[in-house]
Amino acid sequence: MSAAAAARCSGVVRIYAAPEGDVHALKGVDLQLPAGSLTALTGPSGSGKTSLLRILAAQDRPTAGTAEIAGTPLGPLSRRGLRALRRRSVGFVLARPSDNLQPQLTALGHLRAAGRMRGLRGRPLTEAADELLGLLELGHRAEHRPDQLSGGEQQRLALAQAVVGGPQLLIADEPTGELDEATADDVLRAVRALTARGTTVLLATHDPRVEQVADRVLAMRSGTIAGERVDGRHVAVIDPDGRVQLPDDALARFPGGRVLVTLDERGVRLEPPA
Ligand SMILES: Nc1ncnc2c1ncn2[C@@H]1O[C@H](COP(=O)(O)OP(=O)(O)OP(=O)(O)O)[C@@H](O)[C@H]1O
Repeated sequence: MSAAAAARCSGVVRIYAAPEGDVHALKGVDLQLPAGSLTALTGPSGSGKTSLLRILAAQDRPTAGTAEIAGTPLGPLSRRGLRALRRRSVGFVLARPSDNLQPQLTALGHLRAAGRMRGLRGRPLTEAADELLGLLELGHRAEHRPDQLSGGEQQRLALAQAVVGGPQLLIADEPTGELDEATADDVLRAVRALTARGTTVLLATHDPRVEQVADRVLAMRSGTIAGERVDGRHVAVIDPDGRVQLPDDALARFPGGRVLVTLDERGVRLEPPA
């Protein structure tokens, strides 16, 4: 793994066995997450976002291909090894704030429990919890329980809990999906505060606000990364077999499923055949 990548995968395939037959959820995904970056994963329902997040969060292993987190390949790990890697190196946040938190614990209690689970004790634990409460603008809420916090505060607490005590990789599935606009902005500011201190973040999202603040937006379609938005421009991905997935509006120009390909000195032109 390159020193700058917090996680990466190569040729990742995930096939689920289902009663109606195998489901090919991921069909060869290559991805690197540079340290301290914010990557947004978009795509229609069923395109494979959650399947990919689960692998990069060490919750699942690829059927084929390789995935590494913090330099550790997932393939050879036992269930126990996977759990230890997850605990040490990955924080995970779900869409619904209440799914991330425990009703009986205060904000500080959440951070102390999560930090202890990752081996922190005493003063380092107190300092880590205080630092995150301050960074995510929750200092005044330290003694509040989830039912005394707004949805945005709960989700910011979930982010703090996910990274306290070590994880440098934060994976979140639709973290703003249940929030209103203003609150979602607060949560995105918190995500940015974490990347600024070195946390690497991968978010699955349908939220255009997330796409605007992300360093990179990857579009999934049918189990592959079909495209990437760079500086507001759509960059299609060529897979190892030379296949390119066109964006939907480009695809609509070829209703017959055939395309005339012309190469010239300026590049490659695609036109409907006459
Ligand atoms: N445990 C499973 N068993 C069988 N099929 C599964 C399983 N998990 C996911 N799938 C199937 O794999 C495909 C990809 O699912 P996945 O949840 O990764 O997509 P997604 O892009 O996250 O969708 P959504 O936006 O709806 O969450 C879908 O066809 C889904 O039905």
